[in-house]
Amino acid sequence: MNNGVNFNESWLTEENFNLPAIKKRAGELGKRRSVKKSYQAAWLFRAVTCIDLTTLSGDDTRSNVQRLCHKAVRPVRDDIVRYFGMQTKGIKVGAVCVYPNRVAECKEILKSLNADTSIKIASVATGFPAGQTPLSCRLEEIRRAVADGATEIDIVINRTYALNGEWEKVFEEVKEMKIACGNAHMKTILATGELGSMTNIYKASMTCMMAGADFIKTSTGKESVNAILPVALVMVRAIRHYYQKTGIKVGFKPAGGIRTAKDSLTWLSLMKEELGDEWVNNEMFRLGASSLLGDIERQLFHCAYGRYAAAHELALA
Ligand SMILES: O=C[C@H](O)COP(=O)(O)O
Repeated sequence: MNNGVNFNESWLTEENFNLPAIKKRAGELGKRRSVKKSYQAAWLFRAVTCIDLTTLSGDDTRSNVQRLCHKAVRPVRDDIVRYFGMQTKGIKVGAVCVYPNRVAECKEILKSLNADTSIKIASVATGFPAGQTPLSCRLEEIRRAVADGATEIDIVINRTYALNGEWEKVFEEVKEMKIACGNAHMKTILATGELGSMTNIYKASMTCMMAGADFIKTSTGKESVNAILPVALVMVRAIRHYYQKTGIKVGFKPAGGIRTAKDSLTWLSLMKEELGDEWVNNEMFRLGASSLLGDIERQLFHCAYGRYAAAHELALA
């Protein structure tokens, strides 16, 4: 857990960004030849355990939350898990991620499935996705989600303050949100697609970590540009700098538009190459995604059986 540090404006201004170099590096990551065969399956299973399995829709009901929880507990078909000898590894997703109104039923459903507590219940809060409600309402939303059973809270930062360059105000709000989270882990969503520049993305990352973010997260999934690699490179660089300054490890969560197994491998390799093996697990890395798991399960089926599954063979995907 990151308890944060005092606001230090000088930490925001130490970095310069060479945009062409960042884009070149991001391009290399995306085009890399992917790992093959059993190594690929192992990495895909790792990706599964890092997923925040998400539903964030206006038409969410108990029935799709129920389905989400079933998938969270048993994300990959048993025969595929057995084929790779993973049946004793307890393969589950990292968390389910829902709106605050759905937290209580998530808790109840996971309990009814005898899910162990390693599946976290994450809830977006603070006027997600825009954050345009009074601070008192945003803080109350966090407290209620935690009271209902959320063990992780994904907050959104105040983009108005960020775009005005009022970083200390961003810091103060996020700090209050951290207090409202209590023992729940706090992920801070930067909504990078709305921040305007790499410099702002770096400053927002650093400000949130100083204020106590346990994870920094790219996007809500509702912006027009969501999780992209160049932005991720800037954010993980901020994580590395914060670690060098404080000795505190903060996690990273790309979210929004991550749909394919190949994407998930690219994100994992970014973590491994930029931050090292200690960041390639679900304590330090999550993939926020509503429709990624199906493609990973399809690829694992292919790794196991050498053909793609017919739709009826992965009915819950
Ligand atoms: O936090 C997670 C995102 O809202 C998921 O976005 P997605 O639906 O594009 O996967």
